[in-house]
Amino acid sequence: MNIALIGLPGSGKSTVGRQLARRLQLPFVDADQWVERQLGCSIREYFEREGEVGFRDFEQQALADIAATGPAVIATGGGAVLREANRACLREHTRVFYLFATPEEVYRRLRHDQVRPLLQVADPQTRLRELFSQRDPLYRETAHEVITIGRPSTAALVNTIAEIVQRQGG
Ligand SMILES: Nc1ncnc2c1ncn2[C@@H]1O[C@H](COP(=O)(O)OP(=O)(O)O)[C@@H](O)[C@H]1O
Ligand SMILES: O=C(O)C1=C[C@@H](OP(=O)(O)O)[C@@H](O)[C@H](O)C1
Ligand SMILES: [Mg+2]
Repeated sequence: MNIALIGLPGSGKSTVGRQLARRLQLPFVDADQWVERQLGCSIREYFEREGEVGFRDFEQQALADIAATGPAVIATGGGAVLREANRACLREHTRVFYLFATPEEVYRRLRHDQVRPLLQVADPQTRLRELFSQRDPLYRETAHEVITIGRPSTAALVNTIAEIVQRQGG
């Protein structure tokens, strides 16, 4: 079974995904790393040179390719739900977990971030609030399960998700 994690930047998709894969003894695939291998440079550099639309095309192809090669635990990029094609692909080919975090929670983690192109602005907290308003409905529409992160450790989140997967026969 493919398992995909979706949610805001900083919600822990990459961190929780890696440990969840270990726990479930599945390969771990980070869609952003997959895209960076295709691009031959960092996502931030690519955004600066070519803009967001080009990145989204690579991301869409990557998600289709990754979903077709599972089973795996897949950490998506925070904007993966923006395209209808990606939402359909994720829902059809993966069990989707939304790591629900508020913009305030992720801002605490990402306030010094220099990697994520969308957060390299004067006021990243406002940017995160905007991303949340636009995307929370899309995350909910795409998810099979919503996991409210609150303050639990990565290990506690891994336990919660692994129990749901195992209960559902994964
Ligand atoms: N459960 C957690 N508790 C505390 N910090 C976390 C947790 N999960 C992730 N982090 C931290 O938050 C930051 C963003 O995590 P990351 O996994 O890169 O998020 P995403 O892939 O969703 O953007 C990292 O510095 C990571 O160490
Ligand atoms: O929110 C977004 O649109 C993006 C989030 C990033 O992934 P994380 O959610 O892992 O930070 C990465 O895909 C890219 O910078 C765009
Ligand atoms: Mg990530």
